[in-house]
Amino acid sequence: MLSKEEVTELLKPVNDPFLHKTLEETDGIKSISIKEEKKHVSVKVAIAKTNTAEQMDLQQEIVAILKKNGASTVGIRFEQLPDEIIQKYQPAAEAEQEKSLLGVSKQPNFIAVASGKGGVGKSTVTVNLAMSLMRLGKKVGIIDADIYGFSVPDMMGIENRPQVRGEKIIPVERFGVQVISMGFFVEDNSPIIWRGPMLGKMLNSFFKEVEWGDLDYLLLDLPPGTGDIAMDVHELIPSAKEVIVTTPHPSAAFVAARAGQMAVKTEHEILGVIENMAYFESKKTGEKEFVFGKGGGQKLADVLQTKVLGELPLQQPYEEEDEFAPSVYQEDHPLGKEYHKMAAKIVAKVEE
Ligand SMILES: Nc1ncnc2c1ncn2[C@@H]1O[C@H](COP(=O)(O)OP(=O)(O)OP(=O)(O)O)[C@@H](O)[C@H]1O
Repeated sequence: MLSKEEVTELLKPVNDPFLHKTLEETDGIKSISIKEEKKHVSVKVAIAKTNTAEQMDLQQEIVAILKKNGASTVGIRFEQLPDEIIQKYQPAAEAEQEKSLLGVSKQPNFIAVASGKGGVGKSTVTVNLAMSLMRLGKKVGIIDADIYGFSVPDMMGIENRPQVRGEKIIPVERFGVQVISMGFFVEDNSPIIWRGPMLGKMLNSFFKEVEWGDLDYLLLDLPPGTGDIAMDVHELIPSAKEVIVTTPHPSAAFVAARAGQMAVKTEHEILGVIENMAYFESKKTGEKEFVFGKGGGQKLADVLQTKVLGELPLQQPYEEEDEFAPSVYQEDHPLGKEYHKMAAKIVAKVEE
């Protein structure tokens, strides 16, 4: 059976997931007790941040190490490291994270596209803003993180899958935009039961394991609502800015306001509101019909103290025969032009 000294030796090289220093360096092994007859080891470990997905990973790591070396059962308690230790290592860890988020030194501008509820056109907006930014000469990537339906590949008419080079995944390029989607990695888009920590993990791998190259903009298509993923995004990329999509119906705007308030709470800058399906324009008379109500976008912008970036009418893109992409508006399509204006506003705001 393991002795206390042996347990200490086994745990010393384990890393604090936030400080990227070993438990030996952070003095993170707080206590060890052993019940010989039951082969039970219990340890108390201090880390920089408790109750996180990283803590769960660390827990599994420690349990695995101790069981491999003879423990039958393992009990772990976590506590927070004292402030002075965190402060000693934190700046270096943060710099490291900033640099390594995408494995490149120059960070892109992160733009998260959020909505209060599903079906308002968030993915459509993500795809078309990406296209317009690309047409403005920017290098653009998309992370399709809408785990309730990975729609970006279908919307852009992507049929191939990412290649793997060494340890890295190469995003799929379509119309000059780099795309990565969980949809690439699941069978026929079958539903998956997601737990909060898994979402964060997925995002993390999309940053760390994908070879993005140099990007000017990386757009994230978030799941609708205000859930864990907004917090994960904040945690991973405090500098991310947000675009909120709503339909003009006041109730939709009300729900979207909650998503927006989450952005405010997590200190994400809101670039503006996009009102989608704002109206239907009759081809014959040119008359506008406000099928889904009116004013929701402006109301939402007022609540969030931001601006309406644009209003998009109801209209499907036309289909190109040889390059079918069901949701991509061409540059000369009236909505393509609208997206162009919105993208230009975003660039002006972000790069000012
Ligand atoms: N302006 C528009 N005119 C016509 N159809 C649109 C418009 N915007 C989006 N749609 C259509 O509405 C449907 C929902 O759009 P989309 O998937 O982008 O919404 P979403 O908010 O991302 O939904 P979810 O969160 O469920 O993925 C799609 O079929 C899309 O083609």
